[in-house]
Amino acid sequence: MSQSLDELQRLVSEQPFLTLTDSQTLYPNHPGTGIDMLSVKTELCEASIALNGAQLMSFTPAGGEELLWVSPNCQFSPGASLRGGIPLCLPWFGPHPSDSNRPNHGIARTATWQLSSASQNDAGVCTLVLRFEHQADEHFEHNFSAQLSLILGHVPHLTLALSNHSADSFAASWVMHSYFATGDIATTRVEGLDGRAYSDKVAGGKYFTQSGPVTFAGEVDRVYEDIQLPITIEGTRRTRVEGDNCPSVVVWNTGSALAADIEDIGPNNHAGYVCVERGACLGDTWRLTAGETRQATMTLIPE
Ligand SMILES: O=P(O)(O)OC[C@H]1O[C@H](O)[C@H](O)[C@@H](O)[C@@H]1O
Repeated sequence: MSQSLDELQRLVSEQPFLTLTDSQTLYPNHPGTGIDMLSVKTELCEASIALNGAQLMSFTPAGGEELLWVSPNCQFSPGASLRGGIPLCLPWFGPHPSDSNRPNHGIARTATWQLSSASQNDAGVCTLVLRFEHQADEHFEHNFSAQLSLILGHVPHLTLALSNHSADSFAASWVMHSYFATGDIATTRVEGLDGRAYSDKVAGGKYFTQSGPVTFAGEVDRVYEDIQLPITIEGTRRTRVEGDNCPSVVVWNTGSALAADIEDIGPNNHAGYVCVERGACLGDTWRLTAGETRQATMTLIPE
């Protein structure tokens, strides 16, 4: 059941740090018919969140720089996949495992999530809890819910909980698909994966071994499994990407040729972002038994 505007406005109006706004106000030059957004302003950070997909679109720590990238061609329309910020891909990552007609990256990133609570503690850290409920249908045959807790202080923590509300177990692969702003992809490196095996999606999923940092001379689309240590992005700035219960790491940049072919990226715009995603996919895919809830947290730390 979707949330009424009255209920949303009531929750927002109770919190001085929170405003209900829209994409046309926050992103006036972007295409699209406009969507509802939440805006957070505290003494520790500023952030914006799209209810479409429960997507953290921007996060700036007080006195710091914007951490996330939003494509200048991101299409802000209801039900769109928003190109930037942190889309949530679930309950499957990438193409559906057995039916290519189903949407890439699952059903949650294009759905409208509900704000279920908003609060702020004495230290100024605020928490927004967003929920998505799914009743079994032709797109996904199991009842489940997803809950995202955005804990926004000097750094953002994202805790995702998936609950199986059906009578059978099911496989769920997922990622928090972060688009980081990086000054120039050509000089960006991703550290922490040296010596690890990866599935190279550019080479049809074949496995190779990472040697040194990941660098970006063209299209890069790699999945690393069973990664327990933090990953660091070294670009014009340094950002640590920590995961708790997020064993998979996906590293993605289109490179120049593919960027030009993707309408909501566009020529040369690949240079401004790197995706370093944390989650559980391929061999790390979760199996949720009937009634089970599992959760995972990703934390982004500008250094
Ligand atoms: O274009 P999208 O459906 O948003 O997917 C964008 C990208 O997401 C991930 O990083 C995948 O590994 C890529 O293969 C995919 O191209």
